[in-house]
Amino acid sequence: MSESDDLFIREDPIFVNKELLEISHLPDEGRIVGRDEEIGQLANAVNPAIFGQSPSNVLIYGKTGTGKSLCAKYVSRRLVDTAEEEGVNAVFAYVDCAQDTTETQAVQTIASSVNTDATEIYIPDKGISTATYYKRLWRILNKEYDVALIILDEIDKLEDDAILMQLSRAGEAGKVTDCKIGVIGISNKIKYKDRMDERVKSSLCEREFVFPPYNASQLNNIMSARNDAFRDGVLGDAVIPRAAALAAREHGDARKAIDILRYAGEIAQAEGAGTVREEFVVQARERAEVDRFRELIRGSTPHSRYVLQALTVLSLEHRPDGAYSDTAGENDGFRTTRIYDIYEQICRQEGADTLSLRRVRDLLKEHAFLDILEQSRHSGGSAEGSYTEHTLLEDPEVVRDVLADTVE
Ligand SMILES: Nc1ncnc2c1ncn2[C@@H]1O[C@H](COP(=O)(O)OP(=O)(O)OP(=O)(O)O)[C@@H](O)[C@H]1O
Repeated sequence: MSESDDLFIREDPIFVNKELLEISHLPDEGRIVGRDEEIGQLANAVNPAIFGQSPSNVLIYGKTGTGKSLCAKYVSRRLVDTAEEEGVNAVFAYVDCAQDTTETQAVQTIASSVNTDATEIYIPDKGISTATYYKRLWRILNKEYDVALIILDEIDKLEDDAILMQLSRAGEAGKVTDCKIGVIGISNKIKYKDRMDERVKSSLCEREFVFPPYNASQLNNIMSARNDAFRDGVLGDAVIPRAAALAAREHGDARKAIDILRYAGEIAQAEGAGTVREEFVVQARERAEVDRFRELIRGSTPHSRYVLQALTVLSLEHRPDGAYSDTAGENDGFRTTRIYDIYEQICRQEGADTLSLRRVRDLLKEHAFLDILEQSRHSGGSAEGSYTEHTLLEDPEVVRDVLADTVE
C-alpha cells in the first residue's frame, strides 16, 4: 500500500445522522409518536404550575421503553416554556435514581441542576451534609423560582423514602415558602407503591398513569420518524416493519426497537454491505435483547437477582438439550416452592438472610411484569389446590452470563 491509497473510509456509508438512534437522544416533538393521550394527561396534572399554583404529584408506571422518561421530560420542558410566557419562573430537575440511589446524591443532583450563577450558592459534588444540601436547595428554590418540578426516574431504586418525605413536606414545613414543588415519580415496578411510607404515598400519588407497551404500528412509526439517521436509499424497505414486528411481539419496547435499528446498521457497516438488509435485523435483535436485559437488572436488589438466578439454574438444568438435563423435555415452568428452595441455597452461598416466600413471590411477579418470565396458574386437583409456574422468557445462558457480571 502506498501513501496515496486511502487507508480509511472518509464517510460513513450507512449512517448520516446516527445520534438520532442513540439512547441518550431526546427526540423533538414531531418525533414523539403515539403518546398524545399520555402527554395530555401529564400536562393536565402539572398545569396549575402555569398559574404559579402547586402541580399535582404524579406517579407513572409502565414497562421499560414505553416512553415514560421521554414524556415526563417533554411535558416538563414545555411547562417551563409556557410558564415563562405567563411570567412564572418554573424549572425542572431530572434525577436518575438508579444512579443517585442515596438521599444525599439525589438532593445534590437536584440542587446543582436548579442552581444558577445568580444565587451565589455553592453546591459542591460532595463534602457537605445531607441537611446542608437541603438547606441550600430550599434557599435556591425560594430565591429563584415560583415552581419546581422534580422528575425522579426509577424512583423504586432509591434506598429509602427520605427525600420523598422532604420534597412532599417542604411547603407545609415552612422550608419552601415562595416556590411550589411537584414530583413526577417514574417506575416499572408495579408493586412499588405498596412499599411506600403511608404519609408519602398519600401526598405523592395524587395522580397515577400507566403507559402501555407499544404495538407494531406505533413502533413502526417511532422508527420511521428517525429513518433520516440513515443515508438515502441505504435502509431496505422491509427493515423497519420487520424490526417493529419483532419488538412488538416481544415487549413493545421502543428502546429495543431503536436499538435493533441501530445495530442492524452497525452490522451492515461491519459486513461492508452497502445496504441494511432484513437479515441483519435478526442478529441485531439478539444483541438488543442482551442489552435490554442488562439494563433491566441494572441496580436491582441482590435478592431480586438471586430469585432470577434460582429460576435460571432450574431452566438450565432442565433444558431439553441441556448438558445437565435429568428430566429432558421438561421446560414448561417451575413452581414457586421449587424456585424458593434453590433461592435459599443461593442465599446461603452468598451469606445472605433469606426473604419470606411471600416476598419472593412478589419479586417473581415483578420479573413477570417486565417480561423476564411468564407466570401461569395451574390446578393441581382437589388434593393440591392451584399453584403458579414460572417460565423464564429470556435465554437462560444470557441471564446467567449477565447476572454473573452484574455488580451490586
Ligand atoms: N413515543 C415515542 N416516540 C419516539 N421515541 C420514543 C417514544 N417512546 C420511547 N421512545 C424512545 O425510546 C427510548 C426509551 O424511552 P424512555 O426512556 O422514555 O422509556 P421508559 O418508559 O422511561 O423506559 P425505562 O423504564 O426503561 O426508563 C428513548 O430513546 C426514547 O427516545
